[in-house]
Amino acid sequence: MPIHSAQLPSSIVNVAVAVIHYQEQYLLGFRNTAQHQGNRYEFVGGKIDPDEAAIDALIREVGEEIGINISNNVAVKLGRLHHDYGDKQVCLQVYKVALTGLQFEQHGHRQYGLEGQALSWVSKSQLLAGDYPLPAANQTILAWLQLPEQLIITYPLAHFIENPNASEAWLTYHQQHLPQGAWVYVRTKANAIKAISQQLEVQLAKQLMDFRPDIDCVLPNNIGQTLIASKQDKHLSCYQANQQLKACHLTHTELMDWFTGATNGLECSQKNPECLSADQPLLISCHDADSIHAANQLAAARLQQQQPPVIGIFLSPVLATQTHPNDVPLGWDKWSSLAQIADMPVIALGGLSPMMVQQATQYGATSIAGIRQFMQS
Ligand SMILES: Nc1nc2c([nH]c(=O)n2[C@H]2C[C@H](O)[C@@H](COP(=O)(O)OP(=O)(O)OP(=O)(O)O)O2)c(=O)[nH]1
Repeated sequence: MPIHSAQLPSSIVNVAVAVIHYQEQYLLGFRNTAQHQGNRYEFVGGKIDPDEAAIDALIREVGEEIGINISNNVAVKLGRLHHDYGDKQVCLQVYKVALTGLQFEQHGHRQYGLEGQALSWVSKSQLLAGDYPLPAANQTILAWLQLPEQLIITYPLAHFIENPNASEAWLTYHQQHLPQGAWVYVRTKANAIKAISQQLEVQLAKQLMDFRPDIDCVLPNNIGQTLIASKQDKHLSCYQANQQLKACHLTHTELMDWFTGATNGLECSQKNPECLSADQPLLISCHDADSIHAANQLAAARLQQQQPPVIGIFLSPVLATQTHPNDVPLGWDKWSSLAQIADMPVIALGGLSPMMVQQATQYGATSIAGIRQFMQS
């Protein structure tokens, strides 16, 4: 069972884990029977020596185990997680490493690693489908890997307010302009328009999911919870509720309310965990170090309670945006140093275009997101 960082005993084993891939093929080793968590597949990795940086351990372990020098590859931190196996407690520091074509050509055919362990290249879909049994702690890593490289956020309803029927215009626009198969954070911000009820927000999300069964959705926490509760609703099949809804979203304010709420008597607080979806993974918006620490705490609490994990945070704004002209952008350097303290994948947001995905990766982003520049013309 995963444990909270405050309760970590000193005997915890720190492990650097490399999720090595070439395009959609992922490398797995096989742990032999004698090893802890033996007879299971694993990502390449091993113990971090005392006083060794996690990234140095990663490079060393990959070199020792499979003979690939990744010191010039970009290693994007996916996250950090604690897990108690009962007989051993581990803290996994997980990085995603994309091999170059040349590296894959040189090493991709090898069936055994330098320590005699069997190696397999498996497709991402097989890996995520659970076709290869991994240690229990790796379930969270698989959930992190579900996040796509790009996410798209819907325009708020207010964007269509000049229109005689704003909700219809919102729906028609997104029906036509969301890219095929996209992960979409469906955000209407309807509560900003007083006359519009939460019921309409739920209705719009349902209708969009109905019209576009190809898209995967992230819904605001309250909307997602309402939808799950109304799974029997004839307007939304169980299939859609289960398959299309990938995560519930918490705003920065909701996160901080949850974090500080216990002292302020708020309904959604750490003392009232039911206020957050216990059925769905979470995606959280953060803008600063305090909120990232709160997100880390929430992620640890959910692991401890064996609830679906926090699969990522949106960290914004990277650059100036048209939609939030008064917000001071973080800039890439500040953004990057904040991203390092997150215990989960970090999605770059704010003033970005899909062309900037490689640049974002260099600064530590696992994914990028946006509105206008991510829509299809
Ligand atoms: N390498 C690796 N270890 C993992 C993964 N998931 C997971 O829970 N672990 C755990 C299993 C082990 O307890 C620990 C890895 O340490 P290790 O690979 O150095 O362990 P080991 O048993 O081979 O080490 P040793 O004591 O024989 O030196 O982390 C994973 O995906 N890759």
